Amino acid sequence: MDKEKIKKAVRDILEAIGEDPDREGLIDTPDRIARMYEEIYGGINEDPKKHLEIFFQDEKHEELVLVKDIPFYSICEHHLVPFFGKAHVAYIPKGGKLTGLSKLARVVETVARRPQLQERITKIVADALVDVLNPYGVIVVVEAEHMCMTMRGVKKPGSKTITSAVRGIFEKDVAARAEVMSLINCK
Ligand SMILES: Nc1nc2c(ncn2[C@@H]2O[C@H](COP(=O)(O)OP(=O)(O)OP(=O)(O)O)[C@@H](O)[C@H]2O)c(=O)[nH]1
Ligand SMILES: [Zn+2]
Repeated sequence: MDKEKIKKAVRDILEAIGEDPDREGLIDTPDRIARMYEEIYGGINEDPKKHLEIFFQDEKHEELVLVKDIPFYSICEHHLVPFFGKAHVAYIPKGGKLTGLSKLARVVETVARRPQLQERITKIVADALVDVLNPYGVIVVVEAEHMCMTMRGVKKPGSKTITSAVRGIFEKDVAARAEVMSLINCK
């Protein structure tokens, strides 16, 4: 990441909105933002699939695995303000291709740390699991609140957007899909 370019751009924006970038409270802001961007945009050149390469082939578990309530923070690509919420990732492993539970959360994190659309996060996470683990099925559900809909624009605080991506057997097996959805919804 080009930190010097970010610092200059932030300084330019502060000036453009009529602020004094040299006043005490703002003098270090360009540098702070450059460091923050390395963190919150750290997923831009990362392949989320890399997290899934660790399998536990010995376990012959071919039943549902669901990690739910994975918190995430992302940045809306239209307004560059945060949207955040929870992701739920479920899959049915095939041929013993189990991945570490934390790796599912790592996939979500990598994909979220980019200027994003909620739909795209949902799709990329689901497709990463399909590509690497080749499971019987995958369901990814993402629920989020978008600051661009709460602090500005239409101003609807509390509204939630829910997106889902369904792959493999869950596409046809309505009962299996409903079971996962009810597990996601049970508190
Ligand atoms: N589909 C989708 N839309 C999003 C997401 N994040 C933000 N948006 C929407 O992107 C749209 C951008 O619309 P524009 O009309 O170009 O921008 P705008 O004039 O700021 O729109 P308003 O937010 O309605 O004031 C808005 O409707 C946002 O709510 C997302 O993750 N997925
Ligand atoms: Zn937005």
